Amino acid sequence: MALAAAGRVLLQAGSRLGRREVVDGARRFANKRVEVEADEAAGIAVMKLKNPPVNSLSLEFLTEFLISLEKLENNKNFRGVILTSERPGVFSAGLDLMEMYGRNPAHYAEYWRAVQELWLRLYLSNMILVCAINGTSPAGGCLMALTCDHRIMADNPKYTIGLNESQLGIVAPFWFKDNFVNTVGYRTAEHALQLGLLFPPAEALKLGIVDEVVPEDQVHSKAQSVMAQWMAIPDHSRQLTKNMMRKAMADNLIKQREADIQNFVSFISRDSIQKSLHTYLEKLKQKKG
Ligand SMILES: CCCC/C=C\CC(=O)SCCNC(=O)CCNC(=O)[C@H](O)C(C)(C)COP(=O)(O)OP(=O)(O)OC[C@H]1O[C@@H](n2cnc3c(N)ncnc32)[C@H](O)[C@@H]1OP(=O)(O)O
Repeated sequence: MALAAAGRVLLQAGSRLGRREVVDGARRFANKRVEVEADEAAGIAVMKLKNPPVNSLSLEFLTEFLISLEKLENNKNFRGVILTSERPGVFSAGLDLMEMYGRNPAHYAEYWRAVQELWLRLYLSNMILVCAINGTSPAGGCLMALTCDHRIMADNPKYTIGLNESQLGIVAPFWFKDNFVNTVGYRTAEHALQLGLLFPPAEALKLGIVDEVVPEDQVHSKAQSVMAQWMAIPDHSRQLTKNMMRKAMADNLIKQREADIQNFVSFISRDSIQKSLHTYLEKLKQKKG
């Protein structure tokens, strides 16, 4: 219920967004920050994250992404989605630090609800989600990938993936941790989360963070062929199996959703945490200069 209600709010918020065109028989609809190439006949859509410069998960991005996803979910012809970045090199820089720094408690609460919604919608999606990770993917970017049914990463040692929150002086919430533990196992997760490790593709593959590593120019074609394999499985049995595997973990967040928001707001509002974020943002700036 709570999930549906929050989704409706987001849908209303974005009802004025969006443009459509038809290209090569595939429908393309786009808002500012998400581009969707939707091939209704094939039942597959490619969702490209397009929030320059680094695809950070800002509140506006989250709103637009959720609206696009909901459009696909509501059209029963779509069975699979490939998630990728419009900007090769960066899949997503994770949560938008500017949404968590120097804002007021009401803003933090609104932002966190949208982050929860993103995770719940992706994690519980009935569609097949294949992630084509064509760039670096720290923290919230990694979480998005972890919600998918299959992850393919470009074989470029410059790209990394992982949950690096502790390096920023913040803590991955329990549902990030649960999703990670269920993917890589307890010991690997404990080690990687405490150190805030980011892994290049070969190591990410070894640990099971991603399922395949392929040459950079083959990420998209590989995603298409993996999708074809998954689509050969009857939807009802795949969906029931997915739900059986995932429902308990999602329910755990749903039942603690308001408390999780309050925890986030009080944690992120602390002076010490704001200071850590400030230091990290300064480091990012210095790296440039
Ligand atoms: C209780 C709290 C729980 C929170 C849970 C989850 C937390 C997160 O997801 S926190 C986000 C963690 N993300 C990161 O640590 C990534 C930080 N960014 C980078 O390492 C690099 O930007 C990246 C490797 C992704 C890309 O490198 P470049 O292509 O070289 O770009 P720049 O570093 O020059 O960045 C360009 C521009 O973008 C700003 N930026 C980068 N990341 C973010 C972000 N996550 N949020 C907001 N803004 C971000 C960066 O500061 C630059 O800004 P300008 O200096 O104004 O150009």
